[in-house]
Amino acid sequence: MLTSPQPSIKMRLSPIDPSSYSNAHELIITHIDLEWTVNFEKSTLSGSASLSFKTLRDDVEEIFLDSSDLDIASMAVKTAAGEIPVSWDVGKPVENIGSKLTVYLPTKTSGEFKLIVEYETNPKASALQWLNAEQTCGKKHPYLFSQCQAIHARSLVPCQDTPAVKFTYNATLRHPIGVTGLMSAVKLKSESGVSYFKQSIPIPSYLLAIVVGALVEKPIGPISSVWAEQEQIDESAEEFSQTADFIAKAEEICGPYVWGRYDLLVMPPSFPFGGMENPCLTFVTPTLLAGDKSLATVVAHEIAHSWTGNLVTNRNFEHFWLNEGFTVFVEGKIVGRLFGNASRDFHALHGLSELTDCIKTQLADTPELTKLVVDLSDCSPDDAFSTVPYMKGSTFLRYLEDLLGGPEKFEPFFRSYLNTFKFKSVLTNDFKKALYDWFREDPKNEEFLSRIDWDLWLFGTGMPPVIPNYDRSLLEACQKHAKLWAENDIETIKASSLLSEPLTSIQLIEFLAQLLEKKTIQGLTPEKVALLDQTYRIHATKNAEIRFRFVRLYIRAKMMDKMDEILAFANSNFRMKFVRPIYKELAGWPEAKPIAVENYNKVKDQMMTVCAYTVSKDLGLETGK
Ligand SMILES: CC/C=C\C/C=C\C[C@@H](O)/C=C/C=C/C=C\[C@@H](O)CCCC(=O)O
Ligand SMILES: [Zn+2]
Repeated sequence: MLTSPQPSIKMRLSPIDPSSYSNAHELIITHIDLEWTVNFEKSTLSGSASLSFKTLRDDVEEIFLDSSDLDIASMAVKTAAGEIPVSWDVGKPVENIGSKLTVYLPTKTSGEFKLIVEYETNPKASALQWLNAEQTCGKKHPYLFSQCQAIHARSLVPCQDTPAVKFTYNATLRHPIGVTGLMSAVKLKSESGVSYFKQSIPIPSYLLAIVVGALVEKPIGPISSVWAEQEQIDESAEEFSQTADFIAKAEEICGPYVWGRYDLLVMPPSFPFGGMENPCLTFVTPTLLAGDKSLATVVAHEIAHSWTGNLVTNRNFEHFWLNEGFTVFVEGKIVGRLFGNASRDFHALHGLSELTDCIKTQLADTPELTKLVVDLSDCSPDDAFSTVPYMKGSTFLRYLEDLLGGPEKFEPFFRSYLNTFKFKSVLTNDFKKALYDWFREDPKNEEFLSRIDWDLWLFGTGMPPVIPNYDRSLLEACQKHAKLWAENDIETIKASSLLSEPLTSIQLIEFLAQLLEKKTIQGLTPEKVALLDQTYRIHATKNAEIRFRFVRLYIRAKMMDKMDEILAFANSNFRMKFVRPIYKELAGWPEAKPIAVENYNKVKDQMMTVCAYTVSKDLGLETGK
């Protein structure tokens, strides 16, 4: 029976992970066999999960699992001696955390056994998005997709929903004939509405993923296909044609790729993130389809996760920077190897602009969330999520690399760190110790190591304490354009020779970011905004990063007559990176706030739960979906 949600977590739920109830210090899941039937009429997955456990101590009597809104029909323990039904108890749900599921083992148990759970997910399962046929491009078949990171796997399957635990999985998926089912695994075969999958590398629960829809496939590399609805397949294959090159460079940096396949899936626009590194099948937002590959570095990022995150995994989400900071660092190296160091450093500087914006706006009232290592005892990962672990984390690694002798010295260490901790879950101290163990081999490094202020980097608030000496050549033009538009009137701008120097798409994004960062923009009238639009042909661009920043300029200029355009962009996709700042800024404009709230109420059911929830907070509303 479910009772009303509690306001917050209040305390650390388990000794190893503040966001999980699991007693993973006593026993761990090593493998899961899933048998799922996809019920589009009911918006549920039903079937069974057989969890293989290994105890870490003798005489375990209870299993604590994570669950969220699951309808459990039966549970049984299976050992060599046979199958015995067991009793269980579902605790009071905590908002954003779910319920503690206690399983009472029939006897004190040691060693290996299976727990077989027959159950059905809730139609509102937070990990799942159910779209009806009308909401898809093809409009013929319904569509289902998942997003489990950080702690939504518990709404799909009762599990130890902590990245401290890794398991392999097999799945049998029954779905309507005529649609394709894919998972974060290698597909073994598919016949008349049944698809079989195997993930033979241990993964944390947040990397479980499923999609079912009218999907087609186009090969884009030796181990890669792109999957999308028919209407988007050709442009997707073209946009992501660099995938094989990204993988080759990532292997040079990190070591061999171990996951077998690297496929891409272009998601419906309600996918809440830019990309999600589901193993064997990265999910990407369609907002990357800019038409000129200018946003494809997100794919390089997701590929980098094949090592940083998916092989070496943060032990809990307080150390999320070990996933994301490391991944941005590798992403930068891929960019550097393919497009040169000036591009790599421009990419890093753009990341710092995004970080500045995030710290000033999204995190203005919660400075503790600007720390690299955060305290999630009383905060759900979805509430803590920001660009801080990405950008502050990657800046820290670049600082360490520069300090310790540059890529030539740092990359061998980096590869060794990945090799040592592959298939494991780590804390920041594991990285710190590995770094000291490696670099202390040479006594000359001692002085450099002693300069690292770990406390300041890990627990200091705000921007990174040191900004590396980046190549700023590609940034300069963006800064000059931003200064021109911020400090001059229309006539002076029109006469400026600067306008004859073209900006690339990514420079245009950064120029708009720089402009938005200015405290004052001289005479920000509709005429000036229109001139900017005309000058950079913004109305003609498909690039969502450009449109996003231009829409924010409309808000900054308080252009009520552009509200339809603002909302059209906010309704065209529900990627949180874009919609959250837009709603937050509309909420701070008194005349616009009621319009934003009305629009939100109209579209919130089309958003994933995590998006509806966070946007409702950005709007200052009480509850989400
Ligand atoms: C310090 C932060 C603590 C915990 C956060 C952990 C997970 C947060 C959860 O909300 C899930 C995040 C999933 C992210 C997936 C992809 C991102 O890389 C996308 C970044 C934003 C974007 O490009 O749209
Ligand atoms: Zn990432």
